[in-house]
Amino acid sequence: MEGVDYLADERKKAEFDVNEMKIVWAGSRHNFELSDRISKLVANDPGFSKEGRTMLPRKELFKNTLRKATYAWKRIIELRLSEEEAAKLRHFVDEPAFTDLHWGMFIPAIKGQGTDEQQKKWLPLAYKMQIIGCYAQTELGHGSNVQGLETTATFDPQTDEFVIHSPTLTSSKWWPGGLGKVSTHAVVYARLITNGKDYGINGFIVQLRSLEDHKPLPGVTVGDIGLKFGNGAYNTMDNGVLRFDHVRIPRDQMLMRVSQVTREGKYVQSDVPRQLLYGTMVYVRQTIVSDASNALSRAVCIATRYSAVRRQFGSQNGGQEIQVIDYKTQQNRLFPLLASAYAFRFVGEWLKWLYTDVTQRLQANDFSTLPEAHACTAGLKSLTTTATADGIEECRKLCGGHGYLCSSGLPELFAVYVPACTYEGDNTVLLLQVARFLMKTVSQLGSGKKPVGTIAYMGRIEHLMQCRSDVKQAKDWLKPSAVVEAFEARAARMSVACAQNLSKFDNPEEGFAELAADLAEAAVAHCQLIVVSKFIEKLQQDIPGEGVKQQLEVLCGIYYLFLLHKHQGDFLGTGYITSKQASLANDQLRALYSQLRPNAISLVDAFNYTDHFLDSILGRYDGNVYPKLYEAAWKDPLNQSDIADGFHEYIRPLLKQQLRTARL
Ligand SMILES: CCCCCCCC/C=C\CCCCCCCC(=O)SCCNC(=O)CCNC(=O)[C@H](O)C(C)(C)COP(=O)(O)OP(=O)(O)OC[C@H]1O[C@@H](n2cnc3c(N)ncnc32)[C@H](O)[C@@H]1OP(=O)(O)O
Ligand SMILES: Cc1cc2nc3c(=O)[nH]c(=O)nc-3n(C[C@H](O)[C@H](O)[C@H](O)COP(=O)(O)OP(=O)(O)OC[C@H]3O[C@@H](n4cnc5c(N)ncnc54)[C@H](O)[C@@H]3O)c2cc1C
Repeated sequence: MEGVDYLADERKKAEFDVNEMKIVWAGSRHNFELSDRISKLVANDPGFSKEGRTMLPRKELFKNTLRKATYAWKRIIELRLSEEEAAKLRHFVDEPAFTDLHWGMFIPAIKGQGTDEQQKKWLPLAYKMQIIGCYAQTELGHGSNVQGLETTATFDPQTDEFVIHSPTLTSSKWWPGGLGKVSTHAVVYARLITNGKDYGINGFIVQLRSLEDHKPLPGVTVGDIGLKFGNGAYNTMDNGVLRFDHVRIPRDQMLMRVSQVTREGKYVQSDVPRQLLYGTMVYVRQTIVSDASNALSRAVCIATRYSAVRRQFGSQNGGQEIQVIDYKTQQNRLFPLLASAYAFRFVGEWLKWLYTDVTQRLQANDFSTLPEAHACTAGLKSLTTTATADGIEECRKLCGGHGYLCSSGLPELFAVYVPACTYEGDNTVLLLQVARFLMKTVSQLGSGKKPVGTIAYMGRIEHLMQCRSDVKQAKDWLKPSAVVEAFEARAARMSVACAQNLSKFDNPEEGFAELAADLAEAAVAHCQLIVVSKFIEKLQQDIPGEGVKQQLEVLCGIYYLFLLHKHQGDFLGTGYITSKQASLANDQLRALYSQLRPNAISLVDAFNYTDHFLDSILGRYDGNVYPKLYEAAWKDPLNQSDIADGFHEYIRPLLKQQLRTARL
């Protein structure tokens, strides 16, 4: 029945003010109003319909994405949307497209690595989309190892130009989004060679296609790299391959904020650190962390609503069966994911602050916090995307068989999301960057250099190496100080153990390679500490709304106690807790699940997702799942006729043959 809210009883159980929680989730009233307005605008516009997109063949799918992206741009202009509103609109259109890379990487690369003059020349063109750009770094042979890239940019002093060239097959650019079929320009990362010397990787703005007829320019070979994982999913994006055959560009198209080449061909290094060349990656990693909570909350919203609708077993005297959300096993799989969505939301907010802070400092030539910003963005990108990708898959399983249907929205969400574990830095490679930072911090502990920021706890290393948990009963695990110390002691001890093992090697690089798996685990422990601490810090703020803070406290408890339970081996092995204390933590965790249960539906309502954005029959706001699943099945092209295409060629002869054999 239309108009009936099958989840109304669940909604009545809420012990907090959902509207206030919506604001906490959005980050501010302004953000809430913005998201609410733009998501509804997109949902109510048939131009952004998602109907049937997983059924489209690649060429049609891609053309449909071009149509949507262009239509989105038209609406942005017509409605005179601000940059912030336009970004929200693209987000709610919810389809990966070349515009992500244009706005998300091409423009930030020019902003971060271009001189004022270069920005003045290129940004207005890019802002009006008179040129479309992408970020061409990764090659067929190298992605993680940026210093191993092979494309060359050789300065020719005779003509005042760079010659961009792909010397080998493996130097072909491979993966850049938006490159395959759309971009007119790219920021290309290539080895800078002048006066016969190789100065390493630098960024160059290179035009790839004619602005008139879109044909590749002479010397440029460009195309799409082929079908990717999933149906629909990331195949709306034209990830591309690109080769250069001695393509010439003017000298002033080298991005010159970090280093310059003069008219005479002299290489000049600015007094900013070379690592700023990697600045776009730092920026995008930070946005990926913010985005993780969007993807995870979406999957959790679907799985939570469906778990309240779905019933299995336990009916007595013909009564109703049990809602699967009431099974403790279901709660133990689902509620930590709900808690993680909130945890990632808050750590994402904090990381945005950290990124803004480091950007302001860089502008004032203060580079002191750059290593920490790199470690935090790399580590949290790794932690949140791994947990989110795994979490989406878990949500699919939590929905049983129906979760496997595309109409649940979960297969598509997973297929679109899972490359986040690889792009913008493979998650293991990024953890090893955090580990390097940790080992450096530990090695400098005796030097008098005081660790600050997220690593400040290392300053209390003596205490953290010998302290013991004082938890005596389950509810002691609700004390923030007990929890923070547990996570600090575990992270510090794991780092110190790695450092001690490393010191046994004569060659530190050899040691680092040998101990890489332990180092990655120490990095995870450090990153989990950051997420836990930021959640706890958030709760120390004034949070209005009836019951809102209490619910967040429950979620925070579930987040850290679940981690403590999952990584019990670390906490026990480093000797901070006893097995009795571990078991008390688990008791407390179970108690928190019971507290969360009546609020579960309202906690996912607080994400304020439209049914259009969720695009999931199982996650419908009204819980009207079965009739809609039934209806959707009949829309499948296979059901357009009772007799399948191919019946006469394949099934009928088979049946006939069986008849003959039966007669024999
Ligand atoms: C697009 C956004 C849209 C917005 C929408 C929002 C929602 C988002 C959702 C969906 C959009 C997604 C769309 C897809 C986008 C995908 C795009 C791409 O994939 S672009 C390619 C990325 N490629 C990598 O990430 C390579 C990974 N590799 C590296 O970064 C480096 O090679 C690394 C770090 C692994 C090694 O760097 P080394 O070779 O220079 O080696 P070492 O010696 O370790 O580093 C030297 C020093 O530099 C520091 N360092 C390294 N990286 C740094 C950095 N980024 N910043 C600051 N310092 C750094 C290190 O800490 C070290 O410092 P000390 O010398 O120890 O003090
Ligand atoms: C959907 C998608 C979109 C992308 N978009 C872009 C884009 O717009 N622009 C762009 O330039 N690139 C893009 N990329 C490329 C992406 O950034 C790289 O794929 C990524 O950086 C990983 O590099 P790789 O492919 O070389 O992996 P590899 O480094 O080859 O990884 C293979 C395995 O080796 C392991 N490994 C590698 N090095 C080490 C090490 N030092 N220690 C331990 N283990 C190691 C990894 O953990 C992994 O398990 C995109 C990729 C994808 C999937």
